[in-house]
Amino acid sequence: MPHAAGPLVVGVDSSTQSATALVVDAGTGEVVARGRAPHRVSDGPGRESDPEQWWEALAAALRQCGPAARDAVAVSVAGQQHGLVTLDGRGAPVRPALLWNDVRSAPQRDRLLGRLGGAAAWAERVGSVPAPAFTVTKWAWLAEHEPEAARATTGVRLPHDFLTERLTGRATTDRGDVSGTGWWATATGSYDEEILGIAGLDRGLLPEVLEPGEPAGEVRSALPGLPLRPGALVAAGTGDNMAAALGLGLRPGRPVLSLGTSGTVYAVSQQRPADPTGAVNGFADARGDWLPLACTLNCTLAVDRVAALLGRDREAVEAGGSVVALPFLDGERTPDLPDASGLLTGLRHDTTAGQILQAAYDGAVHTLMTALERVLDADADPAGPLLLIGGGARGRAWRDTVLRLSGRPVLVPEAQDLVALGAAVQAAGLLSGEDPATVARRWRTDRGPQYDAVDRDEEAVERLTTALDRAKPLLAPR
Ligand SMILES: Nc1ncnc2c1ncn2[C@@H]1O[C@H](COP(=O)(O)OP(=O)(O)O)[C@@H](O)[C@H]1O
Ligand SMILES: O=C(CO)[C@@H](O)[C@H](O)COP(=O)(O)O
Repeated sequence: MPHAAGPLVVGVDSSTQSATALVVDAGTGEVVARGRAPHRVSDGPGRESDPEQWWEALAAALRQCGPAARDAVAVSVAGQQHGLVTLDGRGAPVRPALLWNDVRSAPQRDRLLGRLGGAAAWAERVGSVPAPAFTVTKWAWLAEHEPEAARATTGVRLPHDFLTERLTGRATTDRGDVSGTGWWATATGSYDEEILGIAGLDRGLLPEVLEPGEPAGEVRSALPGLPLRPGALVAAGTGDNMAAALGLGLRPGRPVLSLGTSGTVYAVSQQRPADPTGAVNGFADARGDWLPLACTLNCTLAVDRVAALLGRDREAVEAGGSVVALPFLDGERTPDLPDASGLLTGLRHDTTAGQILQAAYDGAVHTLMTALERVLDADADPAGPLLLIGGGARGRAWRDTVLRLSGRPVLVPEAQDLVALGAAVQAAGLLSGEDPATVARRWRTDRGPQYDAVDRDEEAVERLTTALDRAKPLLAPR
């Protein structure tokens, strides 16, 4: 282990596919140890994951960090947003968690929209028109399909709340992650009793919402198999996208594109978002500002699936041709087409497999680029670099596609695991009393190669826009 200049902190990313733990020198931002352990997500009609598995993966990732984890004096857990974790009186999951990318609650979402006066009323109140990703729609689905599970539930948590509570013994959440539930009003900064009433959820089942900079508690003693020091400070944690924003020390108006299981585009804003079209989710960030964000369900996994179907390496793309792929294998959230499936159009005799694969990348990136125009507020620099993060940022085909369809320069931070790093930033800020943005900028986490802008491929953008418009009746069967 290198000699550390400052105290050590731990940052955790409990994402859709895995848990990543980093032990970081709070003085310099140097990552002194890293561990990663996978999670399982169900396939079939829904997307579920056992929260006990997240806890085991967290412990396994920490064990991989070796003795450094036990030396850490502060810890923070960031997690995939929106997931519905239902707990019984002993703190055990009543059933597997319903994840953000489970679209079964689309009919419940439609009914909830009507009960509060429509999309615009939701946007004005909670900052977002809830997608079927939002926790409130999942609770409504559970109450309707598994009423006995809903009745057995005495605690409702988000993924990062669940893990943080296991560490501290205290039921807490933060303003960033809670802003993706649908039952926390960004207009008032509090739980919305009317929405809770409509959803049939008792306020007493929910955790306390911590203010930015407030601690969640301390690591409890007697956590067998967990190599963390009892008494280490535990920060509030937050949702994964909010954590990446912390990790980058993101300044308002700087756009981020994250390519992971989900594709997300976002920027910090100082104005509270409320987009009545539903394209932009008006989340709170973890520092007291806002994080307008658009999210797609089909990103790296969908493109990797197309590559596997074609029997090609994910980098084996070919330019040219007129094929268009709308890779909505999981249904889609942006655009709002929960019942959609994948669509291929424009095939010709001379279309190659590499062109079909390139079309899948184009389809995944195009929806994010269209959403980016709505995410950025009037103050944002329209020509500034896009920060490219997430597992896909390591792929050349992803990077080239983003350059070609955005027309912007692209900066790929050298720092990897920006969600876990953002959690570490939060833990370090809690320890020193600094603003997390100051910590991240001291750590210089946004350093990395910048790729020059190329002319936007207007022909491809036009083909995709037209195909999407024409295909909507086919993709929205309800
Ligand atoms: N070298 C690479 N090139 C392209 N894609 C990659 C590379 N390494 C990982 N990925 C993609 O990154 C994805 C995981 O990204 P990640 O941001 O860790 O996801 P999540 O946070 O949703 O669990 C995988 O699905 C894989 O397709
Ligand atoms: O639903 C959203 C954002 O609103 C997703 O971004 C989830 O937070 C999952 O993130 P990853 O596991 O793909 O990082």
